[in-house]
Amino acid sequence: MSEEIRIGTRGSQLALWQANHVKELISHAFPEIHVTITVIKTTGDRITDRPLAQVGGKGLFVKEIEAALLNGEIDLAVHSMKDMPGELPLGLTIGAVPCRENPFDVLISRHNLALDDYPPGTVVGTSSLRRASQLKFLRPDLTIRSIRGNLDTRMRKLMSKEFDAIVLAAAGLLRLGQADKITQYLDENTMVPAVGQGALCIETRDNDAKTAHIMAKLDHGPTRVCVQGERAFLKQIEGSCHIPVACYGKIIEDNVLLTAVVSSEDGCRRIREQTLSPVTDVAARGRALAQTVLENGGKQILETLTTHDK
Ligand SMILES: NCc1[nH]cc(CCC(=O)O)c1CC(=O)O
Repeated sequence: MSEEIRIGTRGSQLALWQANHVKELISHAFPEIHVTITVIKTTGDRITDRPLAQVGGKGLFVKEIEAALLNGEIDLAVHSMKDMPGELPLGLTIGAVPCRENPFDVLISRHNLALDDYPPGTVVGTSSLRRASQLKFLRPDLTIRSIRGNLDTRMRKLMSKEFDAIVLAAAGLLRLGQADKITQYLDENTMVPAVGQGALCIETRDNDAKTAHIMAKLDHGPTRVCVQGERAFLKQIEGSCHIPVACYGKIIEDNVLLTAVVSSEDGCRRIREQTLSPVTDVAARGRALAQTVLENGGKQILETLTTHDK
C-alpha cells in the first residue's frame, strides 16, 4: 500500500490553487505518495460583508483548519502566510515555506493611470487598514474606501465604477493567471507589504516526523529567512492583530534588508524603519526593528488604534 498525505485548505479559488500547487510540489518530490485535498470552511469565508478588522482580523481564515490538523483529519494545512497570526497553537508548527510569489501590492486602474497620476478625489478601494493608511499617507487627496470579497467580486466592483482603482496583493492575481489586470506594482519604496505577503505557510503537527520528512523538500531557504524576520517583527509589535503594520524582508547577498512601517489610520503619520541583518540573526533583528518602530512613534499610533477599536 502506498503512503497517503491529506492536505486541508479553504475552498476559495485562490486557496484551492495554492493547495493544488503544494500537492504538485509533493508529487514531484515523492511520486509514490498519494496526495488528497480536503476543503474546510472558515469563519473568514462565511463573513464577507464587513471589513476584516471588524470581524476579528487575523486567524479567521485558519482556526477551523488548524482544528482539523490537530485532531488528525488532515496531515498538513496550506495557508497564505499573511493570514497567519504571530503565534501558532500549541502542537502546530510551520513545516515548510515554499518559494515566494511576488510580495508586493498592485494598483488595478480603470483608467490605466499610475497612483501618482490620479487627480484628487479619485476613489481607491482596498480591503486592509495597512493599505488604506499607507495610501492616505502617500496621497491624502484621494478617497480611500473599503472593499471586500474575492478577486472576482473586487474586479466586478471596480468595473461597475464604484471605484476608480483598487489595490490588492500581486500574488493572488499572479497565481490565478491575471497578471494582465495589473496597472502598477507598488514596491516597498511606495507601499510596504504585509508580513508574509506572497508566501505560503504549510502548517503541520510538530510531532509528525513522517510529514516533516516530506516538508524538508518543499522548504525554500531564502523565503523562510525573510518570513522569519518579518514574523519576528510582527510578534514583537502586536498586542491586537488588526493593525496597520507592514514588514518586508529581502535578501541582499548574505543579509536580509527588513523594511517596516506603522502608519496611522488617517494617514497623517507614518513610521518607516529599515535594518540590514545577517541571515543568521534575522529573528532578533526583526524584534529589534519592532522596538525601534515603537520608540520612534509607532507606540503612540498603536495606542490610538486600540482605544479606537473598542
Ligand atoms: N487578505 C486576504 C488575502 N490573503 C492572502 C491573499 C493573497 C496574497 C498572498 O498570498 O499574500 C489575500 C488577498 C489580498 O490581500 O489581496
